Amino acid sequence: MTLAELLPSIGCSTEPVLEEGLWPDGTVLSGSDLVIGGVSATRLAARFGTPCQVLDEATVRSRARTFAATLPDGEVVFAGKSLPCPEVYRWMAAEGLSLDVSSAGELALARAAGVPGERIVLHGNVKTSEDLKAALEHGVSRIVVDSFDEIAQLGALARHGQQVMIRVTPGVDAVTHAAIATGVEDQKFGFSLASGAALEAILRVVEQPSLRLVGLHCHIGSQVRHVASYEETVRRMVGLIASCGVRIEQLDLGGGFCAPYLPGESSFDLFGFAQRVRGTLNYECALHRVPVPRLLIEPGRSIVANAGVTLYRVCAVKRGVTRTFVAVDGGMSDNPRPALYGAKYAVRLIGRGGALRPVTVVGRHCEAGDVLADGLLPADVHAGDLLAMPVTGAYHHALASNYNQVCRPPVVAVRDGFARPIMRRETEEDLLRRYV
Ligand SMILES: Cc1ncc(COP(=O)(O)O)c(C=O)c1O
Ligand SMILES: N[C@@H](CCCC[NH3+])C(=O)O
Repeated sequence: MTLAELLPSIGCSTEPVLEEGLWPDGTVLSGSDLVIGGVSATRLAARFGTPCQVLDEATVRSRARTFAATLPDGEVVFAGKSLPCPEVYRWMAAEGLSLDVSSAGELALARAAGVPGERIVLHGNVKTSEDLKAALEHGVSRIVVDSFDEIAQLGALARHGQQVMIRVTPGVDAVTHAAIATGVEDQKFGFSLASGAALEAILRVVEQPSLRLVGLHCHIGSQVRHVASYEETVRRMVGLIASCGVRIEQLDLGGGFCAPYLPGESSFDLFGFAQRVRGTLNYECALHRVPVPRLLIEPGRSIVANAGVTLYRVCAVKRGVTRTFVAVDGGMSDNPRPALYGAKYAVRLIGRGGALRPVTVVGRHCEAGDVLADGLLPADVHAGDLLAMPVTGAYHHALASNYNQVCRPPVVAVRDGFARPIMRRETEEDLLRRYV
């Protein structure tokens, strides 16, 4: 039996079927073309070139709305780092979400988008004096302090009453990649709960006349699958609230809600999160006899990841000893996630069906580790073919680089059959502008 004959029996149909849950809402196959937001992927590639990061506006907005509706008495803060783009920030604001930024640069995008300071939260384990000054100047409503040095510096810079939250490291292992597990002890983020540093930070902020402590913040990591990790976090954070003896009005649980990247992976159980975390919060607060704080969450990936699709053009096909390499016109400069976190992606060829064969999709960069995905493509895949890779809306544009002086792709928003760039393609002029 050949591999092609075996594929259907291991769940890899040769029929053109769209993998469930990975693609933007409403994405359909039209013959062998893919239609995203009512726009043909073949036409998008012809009009905007490749690589091209396509973003479905309706999916982004609908996920933002779902978060807001699931936490009606809380505050949903979009993690701006996951897709830094003024137009996306405008969509979020229009859907009633606040915004978190982690540098003066992200704040500049927020200002360009017209997001008012009272809807912005500033993060970062390092905030330079420029970051802090920009935040104070724009009236950023909450600054999440992350070190004793920063408390002193902000205390000296701030005018009376600057609202502050304290980032706490709760000691919760969120069971994710080590590079994005930020709730565990002995790392650069936050004040450790177990060591007593978090309690000390609360007292230091309270001592600063120019600062007003409004909340505690934590963020246990990214691509977190289990609601139980958040429940455990709530238990620990309420324990801290009870022991500090200071009124805490807001409890920010950060983001981290997972997105499915491969067929068969499930989405985060947002409804279960809302029920169970709210229940745990109420229970723990009653147990410790403290007022229930307002809940904040900061989703990034779970709102934008599945709204994004990257289109690549095949430039070469090469048979290795054990693998077939399909080399495309992008790579780790538009998607370093496989190299950074061993992230896995699905891939599909647009424009043709046929019996599928395992291939390794690689990029154009000078590293053997520049691998985008292991997937299944028609056996006759060749130069000139168009590929689509789903789940590229979060931390792709954000992490893109100019490695090998490759120009970064555009972000093209699609909606109701129309397409428009919300971030244009980088040009060689852009590249040359900074050299002296
Ligand atoms: C403080 C903070 N909040 C929110 C997020 C958003 O995380 P995610 O995109 O996984 O939802 C991050 C990134 O991990 C973060 O560092
Ligand atoms: N950059 C990471 C997520 C980091 C989250 C930010 N704290 C990723 O692509 O998965």
